[in-house]
Amino acid sequence: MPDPIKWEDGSLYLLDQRRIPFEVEYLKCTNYQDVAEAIEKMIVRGAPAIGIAAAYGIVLASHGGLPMVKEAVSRLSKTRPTAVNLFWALEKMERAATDFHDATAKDPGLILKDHLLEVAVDIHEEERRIEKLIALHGQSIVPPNCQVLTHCNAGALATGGIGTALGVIRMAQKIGKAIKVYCDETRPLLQGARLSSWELWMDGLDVTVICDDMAAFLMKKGKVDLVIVGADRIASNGDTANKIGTYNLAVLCKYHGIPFYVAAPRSTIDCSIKDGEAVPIEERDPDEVRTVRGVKIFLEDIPAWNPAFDVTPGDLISGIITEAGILKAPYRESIETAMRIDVNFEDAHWADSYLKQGGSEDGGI
Ligand SMILES: CSC[C@@H](O)[C@@H](O)C(=O)COP(=O)(O)O
Repeated sequence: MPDPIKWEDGSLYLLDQRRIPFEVEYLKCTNYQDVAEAIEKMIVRGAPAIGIAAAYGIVLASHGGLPMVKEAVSRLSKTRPTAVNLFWALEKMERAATDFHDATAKDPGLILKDHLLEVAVDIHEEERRIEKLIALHGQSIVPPNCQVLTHCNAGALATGGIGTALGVIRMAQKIGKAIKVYCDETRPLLQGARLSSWELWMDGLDVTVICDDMAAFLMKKGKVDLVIVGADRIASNGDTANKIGTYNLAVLCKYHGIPFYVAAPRSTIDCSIKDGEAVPIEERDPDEVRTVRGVKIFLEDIPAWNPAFDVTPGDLISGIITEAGILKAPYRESIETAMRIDVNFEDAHWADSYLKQGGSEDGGI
């Protein structure tokens, strides 16, 4: 599985996710403007991955000292509004640069760069460890024989680790559960059909792609025991913004009595907002709806609407799987408690041993 984000010889390399699965190509970013454009064009995408890429983008601005770091933070924070991980990572990087600047009294250049690179690598490495814990915690909700439906791509491509929702699924397979995965295609940009199915297929999972409008019938046929999705921003009451179409699935799950889980790191939780109404929902170019992989499917003169995310109310969510455990309703309380927990990363070693079983050196990821 190619790494979606690589730092090599002072440059950032981003796997161009628009071309996956047909071409595997990297874009080289040498300045923060390149990174900002890559996030906007969704060359890199997925909430944690956007945050990690932005952190490296700040490293690329460090040669200009604190003023350029601030300029980069401002530019990168205007790229995509919904995933809170972006703002979380930028805040961390800006604070690191400011503290460093205060401590070394105006000493820009290489040394600041080394310091910021360490912070960005830490963000990246910590995300990997967090996802292993999410995968372990998630096992308690995956039955031994499980037909699971997922939406969009909350996998390795979206995170730089093993993935959140797909991390739980991968781990289930590694510990010997019989897993059958359905991926919603996820119009308009087809992250489910192009990215999730590719990742899981390469890992040897039993995976089937369905069109978004087939989910209800699949559930009615008894072919879905569980739905797991990722998240872009979770409000303090558990309302969850994720890829457009997630809300549809949650409503369908309620009707069919199927558990609906969200898997996400705590960096996706935005305690500053009381509910989902406050989540800024990105609206993208209507041409993404008018076309499929560049081919027009209806007349340009006809209007199209393209909200990239929707919000699933917390009361439709069976649980939120985080590195601090599975949070249950009432979410205000469970989220508040989870945010205070000091997580023991030693447990991530258990995940390593499972992930290595039957896989390659890196656990098949
Ligand atoms: C672990 S990634 C979680 C979410 O970011 C993912 O489900 C999603 O909605 C991605 O949207 P995208 O528009 O492809 O960046």
